[in-house]
Amino acid sequence: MAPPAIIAPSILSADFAQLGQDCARTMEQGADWLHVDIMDGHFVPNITFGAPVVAKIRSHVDKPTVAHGRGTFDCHMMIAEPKKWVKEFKKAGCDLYCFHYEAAFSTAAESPEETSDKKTSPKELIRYIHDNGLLAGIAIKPDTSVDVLWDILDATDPKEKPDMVLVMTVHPGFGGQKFMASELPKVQALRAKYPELNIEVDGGLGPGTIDQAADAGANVIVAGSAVFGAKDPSEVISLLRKSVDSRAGRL
Ligand SMILES: O=C(CO)[C@@H](O)[C@H](O)COP(=O)(O)O
Ligand SMILES: [Fe+2]
Repeated sequence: MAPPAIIAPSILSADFAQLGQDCARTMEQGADWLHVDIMDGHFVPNITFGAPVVAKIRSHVDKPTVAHGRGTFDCHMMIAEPKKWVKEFKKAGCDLYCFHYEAAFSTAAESPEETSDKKTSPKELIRYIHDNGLLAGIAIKPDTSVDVLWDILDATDPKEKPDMVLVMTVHPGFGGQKFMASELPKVQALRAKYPELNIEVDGGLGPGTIDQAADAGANVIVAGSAVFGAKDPSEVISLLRKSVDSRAGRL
């Protein structure tokens, strides 16, 4: 059976002038995780915020007591040099560090102050994230084939295996975009091969699109504008959860 639904509102749609309060409120409204979009203006054409802001909002939301538990900070790293920022985000209170496959062959430098001629690789990066006490996620953009993931998911060393795969259902960079159903065959292929894997979908998810994503086998649901823009966010969170859990035979 697929793992249970995890609803992760994207705080990109929160009010940045009162981020702490908005994050605490969305947790009270029934969210499981917080999806924290980090954009650097290089990997994507937009900039959000960095580790100091994550550290501030962490103080408004209880740390999870178990891996993947309530309050997990799911940091979606839309950045060009993911290895450089692992330690900073761990210190800030990130729990799950989800980097993009497309950025995973960048520098092996381990801090923003360091430079290195060496390159890293997705498996090395996953090992490094685990060694730093974080869960590791790997994300793919719409233009990236799901086939790049098989070798990584079949890693023989558990330290090199990701804890979650994120299939983007919009081109990363902005909230409020139209859901791309064309990405769902990737989710189907992943679910068919890995019944227990946490498969996250991100972009354009809401009451009108959740059933398609749930049918395909996604269980970690990111929703920004659909939750933060709703009259009744609790109702939307519970609708998203029911759609996933009923398809997985949990209801
Ligand atoms: O990573 C991203 C965008 O790049 C997302 O997390 C969006 O922020 C989701 O927003 P909605 O499409 O749900 O409004
Ligand atoms: Fe995201």
